[in-house]
Amino acid sequence: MITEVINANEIHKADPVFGQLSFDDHEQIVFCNDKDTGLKAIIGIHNTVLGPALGGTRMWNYDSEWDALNDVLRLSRGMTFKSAITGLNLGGGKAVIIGDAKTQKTPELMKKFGEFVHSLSGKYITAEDVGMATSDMDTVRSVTPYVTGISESLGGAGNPSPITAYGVFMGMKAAAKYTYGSDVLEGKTIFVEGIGNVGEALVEHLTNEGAQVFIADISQERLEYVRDKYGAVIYGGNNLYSESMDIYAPCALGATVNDLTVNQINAKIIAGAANNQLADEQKHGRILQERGIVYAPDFLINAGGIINVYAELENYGRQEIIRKTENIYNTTLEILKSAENDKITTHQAALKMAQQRIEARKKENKS
Ligand SMILES: NC(=O)c1ccc[n+]([C@@H]2O[C@H](COP(=O)([O-])OP(=O)(O)OC[C@H]3O[C@@H](n4cnc5c(N)ncnc54)[C@H](O)[C@@H]3O)[C@@H](O)[C@H]2O)c1
Repeated sequence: MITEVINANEIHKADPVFGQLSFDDHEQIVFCNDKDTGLKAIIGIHNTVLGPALGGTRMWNYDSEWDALNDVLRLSRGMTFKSAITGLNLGGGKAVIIGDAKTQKTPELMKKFGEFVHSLSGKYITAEDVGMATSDMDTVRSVTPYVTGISESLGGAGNPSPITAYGVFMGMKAAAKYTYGSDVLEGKTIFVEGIGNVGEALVEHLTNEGAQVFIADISQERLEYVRDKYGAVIYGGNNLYSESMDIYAPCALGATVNDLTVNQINAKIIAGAANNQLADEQKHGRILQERGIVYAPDFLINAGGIINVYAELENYGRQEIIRKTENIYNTTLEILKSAENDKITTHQAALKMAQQRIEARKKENKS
């Protein structure tokens, strides 16, 4: 899963780290290597102005180390803005482990990874991402306290996906309010691409509200399961993007809004859970704006998961998690309106709000 903004061929090989587009002022990058366990990992710490850099660990069989580096840099940068715009006192970080999670992940490898995390003394706090389970975080917890997303029995906040889905639902409703004047999704045609942990929970909210939900996934088993459970319709065509719809919800991989799809997308709104949905933030954000498609920025509306794990650090309960997640509705509306007023893309408006919070804290810290 490469959430690429630049394709690997364009990576500036003469300046492999600091010169990369996705480097974007990272504070620290840690390369972790252990021959005995086969661990090869990269930890990206983008920014710690607001607090420790928190972000999940992804294990993926990358085609190249360049791809892994690009992925971790993109993802950790995204975490900085996600936490900033959500009002959390967290910085942005992320880790990738290079390898096949199904065949190469062992408790020894996870423990070794945990030791590297521990060596950063809390500057980076990990959690789960693609290829990781709660049980892996429990293994990491056996060697370091700098981990979230652990089992409830160990004091963790449990599976973040339902909260992430609820936040996406809130962001989607706000985008509907902005677009149609009402946030009621009943009767709206919504395509959910990717019905994994988050996608399924989103489908449940949408079908409960009476939306007409189409689902797409590479797993036929998942499709049939979600169809039977919630009454969603399995999409049978071969080009989802060109179908006429009210809302497109990308909940699988990143970069599905790209050069190939951006001019085909036939939706009024894009609102989904996937990280880094725009392959090129500036270019594709601008094309969506020109085409009158309302894009609810991914890092804003998929923040439910980080709100959930932040509870483990701050010791707040379920009620506060829900309150913070519901606030995604207000922030989304504010961003969509400010983008319109400032004549900038919604992605730029969201970045601006996040950056303003970071800059304000920097000033406070100096004075
Ligand atoms: N889990 C969270 O709390 C959380 C938080 C923030 C962001 N996200 C992002 O949301 C997305 C979904 O997360 P998840 O936890 O549900 O992951 P998941 O692995 O449970 O689900 C992903 C689903 O997408 C499907 N898929 C993969 N490739 C596809 C393709 N080309 N077309 C259609 N379907 C495809 C998979 O079969 C799977 O069912 C990811 O991009 C993740 O980074 C998740």
